[in-house]
Amino acid sequence: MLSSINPTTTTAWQQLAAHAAQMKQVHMKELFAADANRFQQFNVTEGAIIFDYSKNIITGETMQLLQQLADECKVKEAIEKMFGGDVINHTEKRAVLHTALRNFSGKPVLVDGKDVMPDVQRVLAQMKSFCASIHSGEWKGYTGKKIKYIVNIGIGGSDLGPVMVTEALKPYWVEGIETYFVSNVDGTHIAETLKKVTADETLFLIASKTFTTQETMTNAHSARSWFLEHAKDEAFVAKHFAALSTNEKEVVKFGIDKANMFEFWDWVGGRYSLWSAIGLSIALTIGYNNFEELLKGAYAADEHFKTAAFDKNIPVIMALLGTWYVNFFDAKSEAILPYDQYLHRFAAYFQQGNMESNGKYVDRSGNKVEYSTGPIIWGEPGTNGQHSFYQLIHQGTHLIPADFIAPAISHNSLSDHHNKLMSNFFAQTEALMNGKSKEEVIAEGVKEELIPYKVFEGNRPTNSILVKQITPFTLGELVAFYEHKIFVQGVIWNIYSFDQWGVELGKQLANKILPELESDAVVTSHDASTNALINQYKAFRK
Ligand SMILES: O=P(O)(O)OC[C@H]1O[C@H](O)[C@H](O)[C@@H](O)[C@@H]1O
Repeated sequence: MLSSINPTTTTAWQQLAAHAAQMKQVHMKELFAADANRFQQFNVTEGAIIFDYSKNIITGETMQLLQQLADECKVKEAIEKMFGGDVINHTEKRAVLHTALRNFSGKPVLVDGKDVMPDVQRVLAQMKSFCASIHSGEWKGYTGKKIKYIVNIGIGGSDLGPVMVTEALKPYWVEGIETYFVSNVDGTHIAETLKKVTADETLFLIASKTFTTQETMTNAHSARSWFLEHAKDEAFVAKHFAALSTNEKEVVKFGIDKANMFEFWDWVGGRYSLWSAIGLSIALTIGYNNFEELLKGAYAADEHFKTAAFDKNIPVIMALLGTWYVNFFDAKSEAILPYDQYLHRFAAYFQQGNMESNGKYVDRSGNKVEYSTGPIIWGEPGTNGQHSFYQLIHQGTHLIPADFIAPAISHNSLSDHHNKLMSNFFAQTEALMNGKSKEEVIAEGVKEELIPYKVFEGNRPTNSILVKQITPFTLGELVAFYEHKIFVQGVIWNIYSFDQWGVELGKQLANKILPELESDAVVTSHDASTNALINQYKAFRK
């Protein structure tokens, strides 16, 4: 269990508040001018990843106070508790051990005194041999053909991670395999997907930790009916459906053979589950060895997170910088801006990662917090964002700390595309930091009345994450860094990052409304707005 410490009661918080008042008078441009070694002081290089955080509104004192905050909030102890299998997901009474899924140390990981590693390794071996039989063609569909299409049916954590990773690693796709993801209960999603595949060459992966999620079960039943329309024989389901779940009872009830179930456990949170059996779609798409590389990258990040001192610890620094802006500069959001088209779902993935983990107002003592917690996460790949929302980042009234992520080596070395892309990557953080002064605008000969519009204040904070190349290993590291950032922030904000009670109310009400939509009776059980909307909906459909 994690202790409950209100961060605002720490000495560091009080000092940071006073320090922030001073730092609001400082421009980063002056900090760079005053210190030629600023980059050296504020970057961490870990393998093929450079994390440059020098373009932040910070000094050595800021970082030292933020680290003190982490100490006073017992971040070190919390890290040990998480890796040690402590029940830190208190409201669900669960350990939080996605790190065990990528534990290559050879050391045991205990939950309730039992080593979970043999089970982890057993499922990994099952995934490996399954991938081999699908890829070799040994596993045949009901007409004797090889599996060509993988359709993963899942939502939230059972969808976003595999989608993000398979997109990010498209250059590694196994030849002859095409993968699709169906998540939305909107029938359009499955209907459009089924147009692209053939029943006798498709493997459906029903991915659901609970195996009760309405959207997933509805899509799974529709996929099954569609499959049987073609295959005509229930016996063929076994060759075309597999389940990725913690809930064996529900899997069997659905009609999936136990032999086709890939298990994981309640100590794997949905939004941290891409490393588990939920990653089967990834392994089938990029090959098991590449999936293992992804795990190894995450393991390297875990080791870094566990062992690096806080002033050299990438996830800890990311977390502290985020906290600095949320709590002392009133930043409401953070942008994740990958300069890599393959990373186009990276921000969407971490919307769930961050916002479902830290979008909470009740602290670990059950009280309402009186400070801000998790920010709104958003982002799109550069340079598309530049032609869309960067105006607001440069000249808007909100402070938006942004992470810029880019690979030095592209998987597609087309003429000068990559240098053009990267010139934008470098230019944007420089522009956001320096801005453009009135004097500079005047020197450009700009007409008097346009001068205010052409001035950029600058002083907009960014992190630059420059990696050599997006490989399975590097991606694994990157994702794990962000996961640990979220964890550290949750510890500091004194909230429970691994539950998600806030998603329940809407589900409950939807279950109540569904039968009302199916009956002819006029609905009167809600407020005036909801009643009117439901009744009009029914009228439209008559
Ligand atoms: O994997 P499942 O049990 O189907 O859950 C899928 C998703 O739905 C829930 O509503 C949770 O908010 C998510 O954290 C979860 O990832």
